[in-house]
Amino acid sequence: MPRMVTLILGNRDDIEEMSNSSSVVLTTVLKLIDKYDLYGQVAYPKHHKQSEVPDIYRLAAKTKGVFINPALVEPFGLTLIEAAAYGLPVVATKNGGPVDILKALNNGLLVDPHDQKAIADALLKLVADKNLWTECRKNGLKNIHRFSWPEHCRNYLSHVEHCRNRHPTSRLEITPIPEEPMSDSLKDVEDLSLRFSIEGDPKLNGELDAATRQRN
Ligand SMILES: O=c1ccn([C@@H]2O[C@H](COP(=O)(O)OP(=O)(O)O[C@H]3O[C@H](CO)[C@@H](O)[C@H](O)[C@H]3O)[C@@H](O)[C@H]2O)c(=O)[nH]1
Ligand SMILES: O=P(O)(O)OC[C@H]1O[C@](O)(CO)[C@@H](O)[C@@H]1O
Repeated sequence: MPRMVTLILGNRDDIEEMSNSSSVVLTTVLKLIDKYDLYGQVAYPKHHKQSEVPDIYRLAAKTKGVFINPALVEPFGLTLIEAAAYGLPVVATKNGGPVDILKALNNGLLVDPHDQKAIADALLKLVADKNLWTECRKNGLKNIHRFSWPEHCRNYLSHVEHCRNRHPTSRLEITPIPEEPMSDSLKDVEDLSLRFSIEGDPKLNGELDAATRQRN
C-alpha cells in the first residue's frame, strides 16, 4: 500500500497572506509535489487546532514516521521533546538546543540544515532502518524523564550547588524588593510552583519547606 505523507506546514486561509518565509517554503513544496507528480500521495492540511497536535504526533509515531526540525537556528526545541514523548524519532538541526536534547535522549540524527542531501539521507535512514527507528523510539521514551520539571529543577539546583562549591567565598547579594500586595487569586502561587517542580525529592522538599517556614 503506498504511503501517504502528511505535511503540517502552518495554519493558513490563503498562502498569499502568510509571512514571506512561510509562503516561500509552502510554495516550494507545492511546486515539488507537482514536479514529481505526487498528487494523492501528499496531504497538506490548511488548518489544525492546538488540541489536535498530540494526535498528529501520535499518528506520525503509529505510522512509523519521523519528526523533522530543520531550523537554521533552534534556541531550544520543545517540539523535539514532544516528539520524543510520543515515541517519534527525530531528525534535527545541529544548530542550537537539539544538540543537547539528542545527547540526552539519543533518539535521532542531527543534520546541517543547509545540507539538503544530509537531511534526505537522515530521513530515509530512519524510515528504512526499522531497527534504528525502533531504537530511537525506545531511547526517546526511556530518557524523556530527563526533561521533566522535577528533573529540570534537580539539575538546576545541582548546578547552583556546584557553582557555590567552586566559589565558596563569593556571596550573592540580594537587594530586597518591596513586595506588591498580591491579589487573592495569586496567593501561594510562588510557593506552590516550587513545590510542584521538585515534587518527588523528599530531601529538596524538606529544605524548601524549612525555607518557607523561616520566611513566614
Ligand atoms: O502550529 C503549531 C505550532 C506549534 N505548536 C506548539 O507550540 C509550541 C512551541 O512551538 P515552536 O514552533 O517551537 O514555537 P516558537 O515560539 O517558534 O519557538 C520558541 O519557543 C519554543 C518553546 O519554548 C522553543 O522550543 C524554541 O526553541 C523557541 O524558538 C510547541 O508546544 C508546539 O507543539 C502548536 O501547537 N501548533
Ligand atoms: O529556520 P529558521 O528560520 O532559523 O527558524 C527557526 C525558528 O522556527 C521555529 O523552529 C518555529 O517557529 C523556532 O523555534 C525557531 O527559532
